[in-house]
Amino acid sequence: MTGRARSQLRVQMKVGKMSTNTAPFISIRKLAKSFGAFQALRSIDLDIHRGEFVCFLGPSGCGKTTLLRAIAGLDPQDSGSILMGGRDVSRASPAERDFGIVFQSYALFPNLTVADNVGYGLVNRRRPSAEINRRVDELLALVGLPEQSKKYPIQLSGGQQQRVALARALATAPELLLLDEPLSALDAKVRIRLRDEMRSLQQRLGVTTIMVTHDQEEALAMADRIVVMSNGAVEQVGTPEEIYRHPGTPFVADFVGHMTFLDAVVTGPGQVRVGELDLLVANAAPFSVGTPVRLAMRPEEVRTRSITAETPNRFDATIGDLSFLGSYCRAHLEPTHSRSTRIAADFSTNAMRDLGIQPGQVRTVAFPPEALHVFAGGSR
Ligand SMILES: Nc1ncnc2c1ncn2[C@@H]1O[C@H](COP(=O)(O)OP(=O)(O)OP(=O)(O)O)[C@@H](O)[C@H]1O
Repeated sequence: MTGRARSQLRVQMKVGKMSTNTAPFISIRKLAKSFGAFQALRSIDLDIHRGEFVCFLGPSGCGKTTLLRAIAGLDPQDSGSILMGGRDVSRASPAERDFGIVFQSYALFPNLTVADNVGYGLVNRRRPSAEINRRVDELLALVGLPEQSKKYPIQLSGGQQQRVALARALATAPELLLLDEPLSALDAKVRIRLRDEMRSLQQRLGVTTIMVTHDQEEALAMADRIVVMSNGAVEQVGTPEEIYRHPGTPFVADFVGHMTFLDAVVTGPGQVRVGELDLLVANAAPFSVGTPVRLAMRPEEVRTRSITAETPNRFDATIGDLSFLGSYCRAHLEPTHSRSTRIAADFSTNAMRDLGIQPGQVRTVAFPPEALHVFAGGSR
């Protein structure tokens, strides 16, 4: 992630606002799918609420697209059920499900004009031509391409083609919008602009949306809720803030954002030891004394300012190598009492300048107890 993107990310991370009190719009239960002997989806349970923007996030091959395609009916599951608007669509064909879809590759009809591409679904539904023309104009204005209706896809940029694909997917006013990596073929700047536009369009229309992405920054910036997947299973479902600040598993902690992991052992209530370092932790409740655990912390949580004799979890560390990453620098700290331990720490450009941070310096740093995550499974 670039420095700029990272700071924007902090501002843009969405806090989910959808009500979970009402019946879910989509209800998935025990969904499983195999390709031969390979199990691509393992008993997926998931509820999606009306108007939500949900991202399926995970590494390549974890089953995101397979789940999306099962929801669309394009590649049905082997077992399990899907309810959509209270209707069991588990065995319904794609045509019997009400969705629009946008793929990674623009998949526009090359021989049709922009207007004809957008109006395609309405022509299929035999809508009157005056209505189609009106709707196409409306949609092209909505996606910011009011002047492009007579062009052919080849005459458009990648970002414009994806806008047309979005307009086409929305033409029949579907209740569900499915987006399969819609931005990943675009260059970085266009991707960021289009993701903001897509998100605000989705909010204006209120259309329930599921987007597949392997880009955590995209998911954090766009989603009301993120479904983190790994190995055909759901690891965690939560708002971007929950996923980032309270990762439920080491996998999520590692996959979303950057984490340093350290082996530790529980030494008391809210207390762990890493090497010779005793640390207070706010969230070690489930673990009894003597349990080996894995301690995780984000680089931006390492404190270097306003450290006093009362500051908990302070220790001296040598600043190891520094990487310049635009608006911040990532350093590797080696605690004086445990030279073999390396802890990533991020310093803003301001902190670098104000504190005069240089490689080789010994500095007092601190870990806020509430910023330390404790997971089962340390190695000692
Ligand atoms: N038609 C198929 N035949 C055989 N294996 C398949 C088929 N489709 C998907 N798979 C396998 O199922 C697994 C999940 O694939 P899927 O496309 O859902 O992953 P993904 O999370 O969307 O990954 P990516 O981000 O790379 O698209 C992969 O290991 C893939 O090789």
